[in-house]
Amino acid sequence: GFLFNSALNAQEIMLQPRPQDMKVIGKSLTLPEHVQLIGADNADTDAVNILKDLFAGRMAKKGFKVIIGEKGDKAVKKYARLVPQKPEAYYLSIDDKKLVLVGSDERGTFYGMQTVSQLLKEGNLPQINITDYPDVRYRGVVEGFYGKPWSYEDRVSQLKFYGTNKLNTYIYGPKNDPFHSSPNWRKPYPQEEAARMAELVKLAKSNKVDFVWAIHPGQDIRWNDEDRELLLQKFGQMYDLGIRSFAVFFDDISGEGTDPLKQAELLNYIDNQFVKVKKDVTPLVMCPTEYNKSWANLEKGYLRTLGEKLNPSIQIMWTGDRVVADIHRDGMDWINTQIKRPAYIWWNFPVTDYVRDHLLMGPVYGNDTDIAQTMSGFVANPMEHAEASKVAIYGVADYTWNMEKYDPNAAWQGSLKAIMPTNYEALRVFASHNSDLGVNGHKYRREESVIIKPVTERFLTAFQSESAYPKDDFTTLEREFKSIVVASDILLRSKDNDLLIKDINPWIKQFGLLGQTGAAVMDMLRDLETSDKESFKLDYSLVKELKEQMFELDATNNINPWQPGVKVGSLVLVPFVNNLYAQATERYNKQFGENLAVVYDYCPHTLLSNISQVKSLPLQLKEKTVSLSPSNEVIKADKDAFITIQLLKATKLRSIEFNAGKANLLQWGELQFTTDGENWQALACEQDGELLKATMGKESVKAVRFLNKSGVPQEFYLRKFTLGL
Ligand SMILES: CCCCCN1[C@H](CO)[C@@H](O)[C@@H](O)[C@@H]1CC(=O)NC
Repeated sequence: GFLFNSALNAQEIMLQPRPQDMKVIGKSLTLPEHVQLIGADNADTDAVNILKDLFAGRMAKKGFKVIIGEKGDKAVKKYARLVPQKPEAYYLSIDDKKLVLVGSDERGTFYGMQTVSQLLKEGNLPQINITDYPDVRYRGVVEGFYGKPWSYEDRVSQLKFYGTNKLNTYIYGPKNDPFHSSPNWRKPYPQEEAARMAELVKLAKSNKVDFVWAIHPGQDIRWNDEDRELLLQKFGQMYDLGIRSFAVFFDDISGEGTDPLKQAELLNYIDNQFVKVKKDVTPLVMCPTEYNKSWANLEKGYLRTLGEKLNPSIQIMWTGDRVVADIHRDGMDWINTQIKRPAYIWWNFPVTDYVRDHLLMGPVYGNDTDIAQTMSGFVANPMEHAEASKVAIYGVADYTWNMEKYDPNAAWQGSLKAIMPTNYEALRVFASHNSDLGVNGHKYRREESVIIKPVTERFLTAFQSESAYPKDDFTTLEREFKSIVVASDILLRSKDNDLLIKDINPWIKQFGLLGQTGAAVMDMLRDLETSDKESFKLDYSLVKELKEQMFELDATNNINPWQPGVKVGSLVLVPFVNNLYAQATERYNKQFGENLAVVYDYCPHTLLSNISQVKSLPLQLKEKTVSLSPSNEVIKADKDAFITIQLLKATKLRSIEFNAGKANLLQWGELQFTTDGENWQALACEQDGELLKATMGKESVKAVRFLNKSGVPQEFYLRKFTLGL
């Protein structure tokens, strides 16, 4: 007999992803002493393994019946009609006599077992009927970013995470893997790497994940038989390692490889001569060169050509209206018409290879929730920080399984617990203040510090208007900064997830410093209130010291040529702390007739440009330099195009450097400076390779600009634009 517990009701049962249909049918049960398995020998092995783990030590010839199998298995014959006729669906019923789990296929049974694992809490199971299936066919991750590819350990952890959260797709396509991209896509993996890949493929299989191996040949492929055969050979080698799913990426390339007719011919050839011949290979996936609407050239008809020529079974990837964009109904209708099939979404979030100094650990939000039928797949391009990316990946798992019922905040909270089961509150404090990208070339932004943001704005306004600031706001802010210090210390010592803490360690340390800095600024305000000059000066110098420590940590960690450094709380907390620090110092100087330096941290200099690709790039202020962060893309500069760095005030410069990736730069461009912001004069430069170095005069410079004075459009790369202060 069972000890019946209090009846749970449906909303108390928090399952993620949320099932399509769930009904509680009685009070919850304690786990039965003896369980009799029926159908286990025919049911999906991976599902049965989970079952045996869950009921370890309770197996018996007689007892509570657990009936498991796929549609068609004898053991579950009388329940088969209750399973939806869809891939990866399952029917689960638990009452006081039996547990019945029927999958429409092996994956369905496996996913049903994931749900049973979630339902089993402190030795109790609810009495419940669940009918469930995924909204989106292909769901998961494309490891498709520039930068350091994930490690083997990262990928092992990822594949298990996907199995638990019902994601069925992992596309292997790290841009910087030499055997994925040009020119060595033609070569087999070295023995050791091949062996690791084979292990990952096996692990993927036991977690019901398609391991899709992608090739990126477009930058140097020749449209001839030799390269075509080399590509098929490489696919054959990957097949021999166990790969049963393949993709061909033509993104981020230029030249001959961008020809849509040639691309379609090659892909159809692969489809007919390899995919269709092997019989156990999933539909081919391709990434087009025009992979977002802002790059589509309808006159050239690139997309229409693919839509017309590509075999219907070939999936075509799409990032949305722009390279980095949320996915909306109108955009889906547009692309699906162009390519004559439902697009397979490549969502460029939470990828940070264009904002490498930031972490994106906020909720997944912004995609429409009524578009499941318009897409064949939805995979997220993650950060090079694999564990930290799980926050967004968990959200994508919820979103793609049951789109209508997707709840961004519930998914976000669930992800934090999944990633750090014990210290998830500390992780929540950290993640809530590390979610925006900062200023970036794609102009894609996210909310950050949502709860405290209105308090900071209200408080700063009150403080500036000399009126007394609300006491409870003061307390709220002071608590927030202290909780940041506590959270940082807890995370640094947490044993929940070593991979995560190791990987984002600099950001956690920076976060702790930010908390200390904020708390010290609040102390400065208290000192003003009590007219305690000495304490104010102490707290002022403490803040100055902490900001220098943050500067130093930023300057010595995560160094890379694109966006070096370690940014935290960059949207709300850092500007707030800076502003309040400056205001409080000004208030002190006025109140006591002193002149402590008023210091702002964020970059007080300004970028001006009439080139759209450039004008929203962030200026980086380091100790002694102001520079424009380099960009991967080709910059198209019309005649009279300019890029100007304007300094807060005229300054004698140590150096001016400009690199446009072109040796003939001075034939069409000119580096100029102004002392007054009006009159410009050419800078005498020496050129060494593609790098322009100005010979410095004695003048104090107000601004420096690069100008296209050739009278015709020019193309160049923005490799470097740096002023030495
Ligand atoms: C000029 C755009 C460069 C690349 C754009 N995206 C990502 C964002 O940076 C990057 O990870 C790269 O792999 C990817 C290319 C892409 O979006 N393909 C569909």
